[in-house]
Amino acid sequence: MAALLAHGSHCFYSMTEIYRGMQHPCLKASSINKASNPGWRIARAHLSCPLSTRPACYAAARTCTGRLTVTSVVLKNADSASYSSKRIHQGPSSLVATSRFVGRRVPASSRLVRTPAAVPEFLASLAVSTYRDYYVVALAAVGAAVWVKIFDLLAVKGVLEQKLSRKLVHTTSGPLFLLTWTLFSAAPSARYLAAVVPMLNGIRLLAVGSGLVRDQGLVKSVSRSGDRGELLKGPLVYVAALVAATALSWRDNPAGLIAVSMMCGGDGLADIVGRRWGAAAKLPWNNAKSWAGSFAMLVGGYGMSYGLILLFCNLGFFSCYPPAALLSCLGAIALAATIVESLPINQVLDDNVSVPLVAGCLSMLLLPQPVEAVAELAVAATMAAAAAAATATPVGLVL
Ligand SMILES: C/C(=C\COP(=O)(O)O)CCC[C@H](C)CCC[C@H](C)CCCC(C)C
Ligand SMILES: Nc1ccn([C@@H]2O[C@H](COP(=O)(O)OP(=O)(O)O)[C@@H](O)[C@H]2O)c(=O)n1
Repeated sequence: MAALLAHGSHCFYSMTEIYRGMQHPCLKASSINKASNPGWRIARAHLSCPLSTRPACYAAARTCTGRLTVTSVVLKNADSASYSSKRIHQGPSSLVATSRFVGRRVPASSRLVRTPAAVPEFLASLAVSTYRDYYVVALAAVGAAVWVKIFDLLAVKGVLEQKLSRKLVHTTSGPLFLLTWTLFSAAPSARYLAAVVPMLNGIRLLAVGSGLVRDQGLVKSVSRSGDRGELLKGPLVYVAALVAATALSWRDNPAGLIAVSMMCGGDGLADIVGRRWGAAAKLPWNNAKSWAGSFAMLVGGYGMSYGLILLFCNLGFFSCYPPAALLSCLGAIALAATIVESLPINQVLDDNVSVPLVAGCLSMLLLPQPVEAVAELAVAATMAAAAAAATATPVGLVL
């Protein structure tokens, strides 16, 4: 997983997973110098990049160009989960496209600073564990069951009206699931492991909805009328949409984030707001829906999409789009999804299909694929690197 944070005039590019052979191109030549670090291997490294904009930094770090400086390297002791960090203060190192960190042994005198023990170390050991993705699947699956149970209890105890409880499950489960995507590794199989979570929930809905398994709590928290058969309709389609968004889009582009945000933050909020404040002004073309509900759909879907895209691009999963382009494209997508949701077609096509489908397809059409965005950025970074390389002295790092 890579994360790029801009701080002042520098960008700090931090990455994990390099221990798994997923090494960053800048570091792949380096191997820990056995003489000074016997038994240790790289767990993660932090690079400082003096370019002023995040996208240029991102492209520079991805293409190993520009003046990247290694600011710290965390070594993992091969025979234990313990971590120590070794801070390496290099002068600005000029890296041209084909070069890698070459040549400087870490001074034997540099002190291994033991990071504080307890939770951070435990989490860090999970982050580099071979079984990390399986841990995340287990966490999300348990989280889903607990989350639904919480709303069931709130409805049973009368804290929340049953319809509101159900819609809050609808509105929140999807984005919470998307947030678990950030915990998965960069392994190609991660997206398919992530899809197991909604699949498990789909199997649960099928088992309870068909009567194979009895679970009144689930029936009450996700059905409108308490009829278990309802679980085989909207809720089942909802988790199927999550499976599709995970497998087809994942963290490669914002389409999956937008599709789920429109289904959850949009359609979920439309119901909550529309039931509460929509009675006075119904839609001319659909008397079952209201202007208030549709406005909530537009705003809720737009806001959730924008927030998630900002989070994911700042975590480095895909390039951050120019704000003006992102805001205008999102506006068009949210408007289209809102119009589709307002149509009286629910009996023909569940809006847990029509809304994410329209939003996802429009996202793929309107938002330039991140790889194109990176190509533009890489050109900018290479030009910056050419200027930087002219002045920098080749310095490198071998660990
Ligand atoms: C009530 C739901 C859909 C109904 O849609 P509609 O008919 O009103 O249009 C939502 C059903 C949610 C499902 C039972 C649980 C989904 C959990 C999700 C896959 C994972 C969440 C993980 C997170 C950590 C909470
Ligand atoms: N655009 C909308 C959407 C829903 N609503 C309200 O929310 C209720 C449920 O909406 P819906 O039939 O789309 O429910 P789901 O199919 O999303 O569960 C409607 O009967 C309206 O009272 C609204 O007023 N305006």
